[in-house]
Amino acid sequence: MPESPALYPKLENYDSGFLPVSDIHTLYYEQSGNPQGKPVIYLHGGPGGGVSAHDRRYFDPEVYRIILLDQRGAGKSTPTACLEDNTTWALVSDIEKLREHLKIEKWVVFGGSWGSTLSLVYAQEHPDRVKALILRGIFMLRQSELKWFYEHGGASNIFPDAWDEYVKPIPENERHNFIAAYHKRLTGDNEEERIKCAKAWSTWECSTSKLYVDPVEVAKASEDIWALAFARIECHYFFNKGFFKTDAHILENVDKIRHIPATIVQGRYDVVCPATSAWDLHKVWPEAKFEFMADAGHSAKELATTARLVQAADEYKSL
Ligand SMILES: CNCC(=O)c1nnc(C(C)(C)C)o1
Repeated sequence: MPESPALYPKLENYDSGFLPVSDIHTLYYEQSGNPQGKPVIYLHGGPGGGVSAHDRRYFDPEVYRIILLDQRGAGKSTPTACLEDNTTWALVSDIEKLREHLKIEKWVVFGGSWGSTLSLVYAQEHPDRVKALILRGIFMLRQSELKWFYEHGGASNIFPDAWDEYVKPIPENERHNFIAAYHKRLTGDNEEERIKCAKAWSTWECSTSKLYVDPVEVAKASEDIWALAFARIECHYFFNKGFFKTDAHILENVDKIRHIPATIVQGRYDVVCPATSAWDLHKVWPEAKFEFMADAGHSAKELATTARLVQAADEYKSL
């Protein structure tokens, strides 16, 4: 797959560390770019997806102090794939703990998919700590969004071939509620069953995230450790409805962030987090810059999406 020419060059981190945030969880974070630069935090998707060196490259390293964080149970954070004390609200608290640990007053917040969910919730809880928001592939964890992608009748109509693989681990009599059926197995005692289901769940998502299936992305879903963290943590959050009290929590609290500079970038043909969520957010938040990318699916690695995300980060250099 061609790499976007818009990305800044590959770079190494100049710092990394592990931050204990509870009796159970310790989080991996790293810093790259300019140590005296303008702070930006990158919030990965999933939840459970983890960060990679690629994620440093949306930001001008001369200007930005780039901070990547593996959320609870994801990536290098420990314990891997741990669901205990792993909730949206704990992650919001972790981001604040990391900000204080790094002695940062305010930062740009960047997130796609679940990362957009967490970015929005963090900003609504701590608006005074957010200089700007850069959001991609809007996901607000509403029941309609989960139904579209994880139950039959939505994305299954666009990728019927991949869907047939996704349903295989689940017996016919449980296929009326895939999230519950997968949750039972992903949190069960049978390790072989856990790994089989983790790979099927992760392959479904990785096979549908780009207009042209990216074999590198799909291959990730066959790595036991990554697949288990991604599938277990995602399914845990979805089974618990994002730990929100109401289905439209983010939309109901948008007034808390309407003053914050923001850019929303949405793939027109995003099958994982369809455009309707981004459009719903745009209609209640007209102040945020909004753009559909005509030739893009869900992934931030779609060429047009990457270019627009880098452009947004460049635009916020002056803040
Ligand atoms: C609703 N979950 C989608 C999500 O947040 C996500 N993060 N990474 C991915 C891929 C690995 C499939 C690109 O999806």
